[in-house]
Amino acid sequence: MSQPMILCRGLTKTYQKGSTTVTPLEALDLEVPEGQFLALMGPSGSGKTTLLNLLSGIDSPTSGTLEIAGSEIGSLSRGQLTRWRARNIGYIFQLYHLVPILTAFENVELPLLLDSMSKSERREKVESALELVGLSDRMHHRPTELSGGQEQRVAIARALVADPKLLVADEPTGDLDRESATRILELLQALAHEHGKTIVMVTHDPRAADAADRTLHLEKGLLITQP
Ligand SMILES: Nc1ncnc2c1ncn2[C@@H]1O[C@H](COP(=O)(O)OP(=O)(O)OP(=O)(O)O)[C@@H](O)[C@H]1O
Repeated sequence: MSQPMILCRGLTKTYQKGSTTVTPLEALDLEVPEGQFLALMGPSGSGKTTLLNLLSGIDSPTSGTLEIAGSEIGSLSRGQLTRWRARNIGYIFQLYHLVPILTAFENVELPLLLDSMSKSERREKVESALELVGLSDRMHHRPTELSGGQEQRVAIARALVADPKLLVADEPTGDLDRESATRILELLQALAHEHGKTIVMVTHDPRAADAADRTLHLEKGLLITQP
C-alpha cells in the first residue's frame, strides 16, 4: 500500500494554564490515504480545531508523531513550518477571509506573491484555479459583489492555487444556505476524487459529513471510533 497522506501516532497537545494542564488532544492515532475526503465531528471544545491546526502546521504537537506525505512535521522549527505550510496546505475558513478591497483574481493571487514566479505564470495558475471552482466569469468582482457561495469558491481557489496536497476546511458550509452548501460539498468531493486532494473538514452539519468518504468523531480530545 502507498504511504498515507496523514499518519499520526500518539498525537498529543497539552496547554498549561497556571497549575492546570488542558489536553485538547490525547494520544490520537490516525491514518488518512491520499485523495480521501474526511469529515471531523464532535461537540464544542472536543479538539477539532486543535487537530486541524496541528495537521496544517499552524501549531506543533506536545508529543507523538505527525507525518504528512511522508515528512515528519511535528519537529520542524517555526520558520521551517511556515515554509512547509505555504507549499503543502490550503486552508478554507467558515467566513472565507477574503480581502475586501481586492478582486477575486487578486485574492487568489495572494499566496503566489511570496514565490518568485513570472507574472504570466501567476496569471495562468490563478485563472485555472478560478476555472476549477467555476468562477472564470467573476474574476474581476470584489467580495461584496459576490454571493456567499461564490465567496467561498474564491476562497477555495485561493487555497488551491499553490497546488497543495492537503486541504483543511473549518466549517466551510457553516455560513451558507442549503443550496450553496451542496455546491461547495460537490466541489470538495470533485477535488478529492478527480484531483487527488486529501481533505479534512470540520463540520457540525451531518449533511456535510454525509458528503465525505469517512467521518471521525472526537470527544474530549479522544477519537471515538465509528460504530
Ligand atoms: N491556546 C490554548 N490554550 C489553552 N487551552 C486551549 C487553547 N486552545 C484550545 N484550548 C482548549 O482545548 C480544548 C479544545 O479546543 P478546540 O478549539 O480544539 O475545540 P473545538 O472542538 O474546535 O471546538 P469548537 O467546535 O467550539 O470550535 C478546549 O477546552 C479549549 O479551551
